[in-house]
Amino acid sequence: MPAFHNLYRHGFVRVAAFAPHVAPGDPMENAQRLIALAKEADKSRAALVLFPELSLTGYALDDLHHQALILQSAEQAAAALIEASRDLMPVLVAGAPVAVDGQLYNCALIIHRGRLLGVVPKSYLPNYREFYEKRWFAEGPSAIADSVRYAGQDAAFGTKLLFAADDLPGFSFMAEICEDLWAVHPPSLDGALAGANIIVNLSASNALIGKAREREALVRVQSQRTLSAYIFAASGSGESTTDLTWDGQTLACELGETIAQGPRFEDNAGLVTEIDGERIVQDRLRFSTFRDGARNAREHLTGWRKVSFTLAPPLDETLPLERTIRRFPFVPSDRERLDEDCFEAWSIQVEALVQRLRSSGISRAVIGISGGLDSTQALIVTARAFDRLALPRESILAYTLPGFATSEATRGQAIALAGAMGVTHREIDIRPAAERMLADLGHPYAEGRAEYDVTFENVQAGLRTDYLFRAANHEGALVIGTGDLSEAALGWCTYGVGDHMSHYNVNAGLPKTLIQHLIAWAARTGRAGEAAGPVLERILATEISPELVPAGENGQIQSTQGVIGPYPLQDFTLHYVARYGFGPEKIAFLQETAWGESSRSDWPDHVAEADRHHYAMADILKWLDVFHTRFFGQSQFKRSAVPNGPKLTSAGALSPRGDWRMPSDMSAKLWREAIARLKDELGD
Ligand SMILES: Nc1ncnc2c1ncn2[C@@H]1O[C@H](COP(=O)(O)OP(=O)(O)OC[C@H]2O[C@@H]([n+]3cccc(C(=O)O)c3)[C@H](O)[C@@H]2O)[C@@H](O)[C@H]1O
Ligand SMILES: Nc1ncnc2c1ncn2[C@@H]1O[C@H](COP(=O)(O)OP(=O)(O)OP(=O)(O)O)[C@@H](O)[C@H]1O
Ligand SMILES: NC(=O)CC[C@H](N)C(=O)O
Repeated sequence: MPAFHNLYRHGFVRVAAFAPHVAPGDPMENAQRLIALAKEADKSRAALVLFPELSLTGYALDDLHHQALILQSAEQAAAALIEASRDLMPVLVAGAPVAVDGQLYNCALIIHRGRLLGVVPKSYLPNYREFYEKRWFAEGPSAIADSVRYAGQDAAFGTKLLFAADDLPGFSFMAEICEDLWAVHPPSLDGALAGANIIVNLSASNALIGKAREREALVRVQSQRTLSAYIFAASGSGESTTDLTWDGQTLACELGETIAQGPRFEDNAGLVTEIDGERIVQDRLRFSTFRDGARNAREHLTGWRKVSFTLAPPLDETLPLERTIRRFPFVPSDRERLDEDCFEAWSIQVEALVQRLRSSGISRAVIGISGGLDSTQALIVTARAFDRLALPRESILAYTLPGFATSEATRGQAIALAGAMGVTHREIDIRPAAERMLADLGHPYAEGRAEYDVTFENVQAGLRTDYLFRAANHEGALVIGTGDLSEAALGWCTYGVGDHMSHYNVNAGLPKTLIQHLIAWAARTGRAGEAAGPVLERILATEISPELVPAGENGQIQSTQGVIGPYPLQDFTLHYVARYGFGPEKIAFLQETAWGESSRSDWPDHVAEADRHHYAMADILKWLDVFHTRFFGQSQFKRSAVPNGPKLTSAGALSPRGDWRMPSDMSAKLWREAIARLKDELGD
């Protein structure tokens, strides 16, 4: 069995990209420099090492590309590189000029364990402004030959070559060369459709003001468009500065996100990171127009050939990820991005409710406010929607509905909030009705026994909902829902006659880990009105609790996260289950990387010191089990009957009409067994 803490077991592929210091016109010397870097990458157990365009000769040689001695020496240097690769694990991708049938091509050499797997010529030769490549090279697609003898080996030759490891699913790649990416129809568009999950680009892109940004934009967008990982390495120091300069930019982007960048303007700089091959495979499964793309590009996709190789990664070694896995997939670490996301989320929620109020012709709203996070956010959104429609805020009827465990603190917060926001506050004590219902049911509580079971809880949640709906009838109003995405995932709500139901749920798509930031943002930016600031601060500082059960003798209140798990972990799991379909084993590995005891100490500054927790594997597995049991085995019947509400994040809204369809009578057996096996394996 491969080691659990080994990235290759979990669908990752470690890749390296370097910009070696170039010796122009000295291929043998360059080969030695490439070999030294390849050995470094081998030590870090990389599966792929990328070098820049014409990295064996140097790019800026001008007419010297046609000098016989340079071409011969390049071939000898390639042979030396191939020989050196015998003892190395990674596939090496280096650039060299290769003559085929009397034409010279600007090529990528794909080398693995002493074999030249293939030679890929550049398709698009820049011949404008500072570039003169057509003076020396022929265009790849014009070649007739489909194989080449080079550096003492017979190898596949052509622009339509796909390289795939036969022992590592997800590790398949194709190569394109610098300008190919700038072309209107880059070869990687077809390469991705033909099956390449990773695209490598050998580049010699000269440095100009703004060029690094331009390259990053191209690489990032191409990784998004092709649903792939895109690795880029541009020539760096040592290249001739006769008229141009070289910065050695290295980049790795995956599905539209930059995951690593090497330093620029340094000798032999580069990057080492990991590509999540499984995430790419999963995203392509879901994105049906990716398949349609293959249909429509049929004529471009004929003639692609697959070259297989065996990587044999060291599965028994401990190989943790170098790549950063975000602790909060729904919450950007960067403050500016977080503010942007808060603005987006809030605007979407407001827009959604405005449309519903407009279309229904209803101009009053009813909302139960507990002084907790969810109902606060829903009230802020409702108030803004009313402002937009020029409806008076007094038409929002905010009810406090104290029950058996409602604390004076949260009730006070709710009342203060209603006052600060200028909405109408009303209160109905639900206890007499709840006592009556419990007595009618013959519940032990009615006889004075402290039995706080689910009936005791749901009687209160149900009566609140009953009152809110009847108030809505009575007042001609719409009941605003408050339940969030994380609660829907876990089934943490009272079904039907309970907080599960409303006329329109503005929070349906909102993960719990984002809500506190939204409220803080609203307070900071005055979105909730100046007067609301202090009470919002108090609400943010209150522990999350449904307050359905009275405090114990020790004064301890019912803690939501003590029952269903810490929301940061459960939101993390939700993101990877709903968006990418990952199994518990992969999620446990990711979670340990992000949240484990030995995980990195860098925290986004928006996470308070007191909230900077680490979790041991035993806790991770415990809460994974709770999540999977509830998500797959218990709560879909609740999700399959949720009210309307807007989708907010790409992980979905879990609405059965939208992003999440599954049977309501499923068993969580498969997932729980996988978690049990992990517990055995990891010694818990
Ligand atoms: N697959 C299925 N299809 C159809 N019905 C199914 C079902 N599985 C169970 N059921 C039925 O559903 C009922 C159980 O569901 P339900 O009545 O909802 O009750 P249940 O899920 O057992 O309890 C609600 C939980 O949510 C918590 N809660 C409630 C309210 C607010 C908050 C909060 O913090 O926001 C938390 C509360 O503390 C409690 O633990 C049972 O009567 C069962 O027979
Ligand atoms: N005391 C209360 N008064 C009025 N409404 C309440 C009260 N308690 C609960 N509710 C309503 O029921 C919903 C679910 O409440 P609960 O407090 O159980 O959990 P929650 O999901 O954490 O919500 P919140 O963060 O708003 O408290 C609340 O959002 C609110 O609309
Ligand atoms: N070597 C190349 O193909 C360079 C062209 C590329 N468009 C650049 O601007 O850098």
